[in-house]
This record gives sequence, C-alpha cells and structure tokens, in this order.
Amino acid sequence: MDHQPIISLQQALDIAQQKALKLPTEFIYFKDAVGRMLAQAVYSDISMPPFDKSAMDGYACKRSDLGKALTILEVIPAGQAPSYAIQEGQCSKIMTGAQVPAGADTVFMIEQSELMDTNQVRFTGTKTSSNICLSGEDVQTGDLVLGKGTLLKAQHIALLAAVGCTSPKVYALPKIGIISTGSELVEPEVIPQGSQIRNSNGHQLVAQAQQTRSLVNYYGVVRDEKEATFQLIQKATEENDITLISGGVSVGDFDFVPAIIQQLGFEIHFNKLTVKPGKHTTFASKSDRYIIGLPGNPVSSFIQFEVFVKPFIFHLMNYQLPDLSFPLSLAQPFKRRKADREEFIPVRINAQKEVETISYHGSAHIHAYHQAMGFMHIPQGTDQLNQGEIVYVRPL
Ligand SMILES: Nc1nc2c(c(=O)[nH]1)N[C@H]1C(S)=C(S)[C@@H](COP(=O)(O)OP(=O)(O)OC[C@H]3O[C@@H](n4cnc5c(N)ncnc54)[C@H](O)[C@@H]3O)O[C@H]1N2
Ligand code: MOO
Repeated sequence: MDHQPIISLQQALDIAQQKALKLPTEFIYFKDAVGRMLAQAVYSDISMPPFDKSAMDGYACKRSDLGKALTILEVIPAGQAPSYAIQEGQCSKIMTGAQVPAGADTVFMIEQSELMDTNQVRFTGTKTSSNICLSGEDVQTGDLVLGKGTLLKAQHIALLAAVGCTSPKVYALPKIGIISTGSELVEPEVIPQGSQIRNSNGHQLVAQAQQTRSLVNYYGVVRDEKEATFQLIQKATEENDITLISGGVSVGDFDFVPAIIQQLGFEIHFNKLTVKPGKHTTFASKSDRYIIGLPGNPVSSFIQFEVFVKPFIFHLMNYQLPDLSFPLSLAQPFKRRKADREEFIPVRINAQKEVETISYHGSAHIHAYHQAMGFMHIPQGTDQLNQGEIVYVRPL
C-alpha cells in the first residue's frame, strides 16, 4: 500500500464519490424529517392560498366605492365562509386570513376607516392596495413544491405540512462506527498517568457524526495490539456502513491499521493527501462498506471530518454538499514556512468583517478551535498572503 500516490483533497472527494453506493430509501413521519434527504419530488395537493384571502383586518368592498359611505353586512372571521356577496354601496368587516366575499376586490385597513353609524363606515385614506392574496398566487394544485434531493430544513417541514405530505420518502441514514486506536489513550473519566492522554478525538467524531444525523455506534479505545484491533475493526465494519478509525494510520511501528484494512478484504484507494492537517487520511471500500482512517491528532481528524467525511456521508444520501466557503478580506498578513500542501487554519471574523488568524500550533492544538468561527483555506503553493487579500473561509 505504500506505493499509493499522494493526492489532493479534490481528487480524494472524487474517488470517494465514485465508490459511494447510494443508501436505500424509507418513508418517515414528516415531523422527524429535519436534516433528512428527500428521495422523492413533492407536489401540492391544493392551491395556496386555497381561496382569495384578506391580508389585513379591515373592510372588504368594491374599489369603485372607496369614496362612499358603505353599509356593513357582516363580520367575517378567519376560518368562516362569508354569508353575503358584496353589492354596490356595501362592505363586510373582515379579519386577516379570512375569505374575501364575492363581489369585493379591495380590503381597506381598519386604520384608514371611520365608523359613521353602527352599520356604516367610510374609507378615510387617499389610496390603498387591494390587500387581497389571490387564490393560488403562491402555489397552484399540482405544482412542484420540493425537488428530489432537498436537504430538509425547518422551512421545508412547513411546506410538507402545508401540502399534506406527512410520510415523505427519504434516504436512510448511514450507520457510522467510531474506533479510537492508541495504547496511550484513556477515556475522559480517567486522569492520565505518565505518557497517557485522554481520548478526545473519538468523542469529537461522535459529535460530528451526530450533527449529520448519522446513526452512531461508538466502540471505544483499542490498544495498539494487532489482534484486538483486527477484531474490533471487523466487528465495526460488519455493523456499520462507515467505520471511522482515528490514529494508527501513519508509518510508525504500531501503525498497523492499513494492513488490517486489507486483511479484511477492503481495497485502499488512497492513504495520503496534500492537505494539512490530515496528510494520512485513508479511504477504503468493500462493496457498500467503507473504512476511513483519520490521523490521530484531534485537529487533523476534526478538519478531515469537515472537508472529506461529511461530503462523503451526504454522497451516500445522493446529495452534493455545497462548499459554503465565503470570500473575505484578510486583516493581517500571513506567512508559512512550507507550501507543499493546501492548508486549513482556524480564524475568527472581526467587527469589520475581516479574517483574523488565531494562535495555532498545529494539528494537536484543538484548543485553538474553541473560539474559531471558521477555518481559512490556503492553497497549495501559497506561502504568503497579504493584508487585504481575499481568502476563503468555511464557517463552523
Ligand atoms: N515518520 C513520519 N511520522 C509521522 C508522519 C509522517 O509522514 N512520517 N506524519 C505525521 C502526521 S502529519 C500525523 S497527522 C501523524 C498521524 O499519525 P497517526 O494517524 O498514526 O496517529 P497517532 O500516531 O496514533 O497519533 C498522532 C497524535 O495524536 C494523538 N492522538 C491519537 N489518538 C488520539 C485521540 N483519540 N484523542 C486525542 N489524541 C489522540 C496521539 O497521541 C499522537 O500525539 O503522524 C505523524 N508522524
Ligand atoms: O497530516 Mo498531520 O494531520 O498534518 O498533522
């Protein structure tokens, strides 16, 4: 496997996308659908609004009657059909959201009215809009309201509710198994002794995977022992679509994860990226099962999840996650010693909406990210950026 060439992040995303076999679909209750990927188009079974609807509390009348004293026929609350059609010289008091009576083409607002008698009113303004939302002006019966492949957010849940689509078809969620490797690791409850460190990475990955709504299985820490590591990775790959393994993927004497991946019959498609942090990101597949090996350093693992694992998870659900990087101006000049890899570094946005870099010591320094608003991209080959230069920032 050492003959694998080092490739760019974009090449890695392309390879992974080619290997991503789509997950099956399922029908779920629409209230549980936020964050899910729609696997069907949704059409409206009604027009919206379903009737000519008043946009104001006021009086419904004929526009040609606006200058006259008008006889009030009734009060029309929302949810109740009007009893009378409007004739010349007549109006009905109407509430916002109520059905406009036949014969009326205008609603003038309460604030522009004067009661002349208990059942007579006149318009006191100089001009008014019609204040009527026409039947079907937003959506007509049979219109497409949500396209296949929509990532469902709160506003889409409102649409599903409005058109009565209570069991939308969505892509199944991937099952993700998470393993941390390393004999130096102890779980957070334990006070590390000697050369031990706490397993922060595994729990960070669990949280990141949960944010994508994936179904997460946490397998804990495995020591740098071949047989135990083999057993745990085998179990995780049998029980999950994606197995994320942090640590043990570089070239140290105890980095035997790559050999185990191959022993399990998986094909390694790449194991080195021209990305900092995350040089040792590994991607392997066997049919519809995938293993992603992430570097043990917490920042490497965090960034690789954001830029590589997350888009891959969405590919499995047939969705091209957009790269929401924003072009912003750099507040101060930036230099780096080596430019052989593209790099991501933590930044914040100041009050002038400029990008400020945060003190950052490298891929073990996860603390640098506690106040990061995003991370900035430095292209491969760039060792210097000037103040005021436009950089791309991905928000967190
Ligand atoms: N001779 C070389 N050595 C290294 C290279 C290289 O190219 N040649 N690359 C370096 C880079 S870059 C990285 S990144 C690391 C990747 O190493 P591994 O993925 O094998 O990870 P480990 O060696 O197991 O750990 C690295 C580092 O991170 C700490 N760690 C590991 N797991 C966790 C965890 N769950 N929570 C918190 N911290 C964790 C671990 O203790 C190490 O300090 O390799 C370099 N070496
Ligand atoms: O590739 Mo390592 O993740 O840069 O520190």
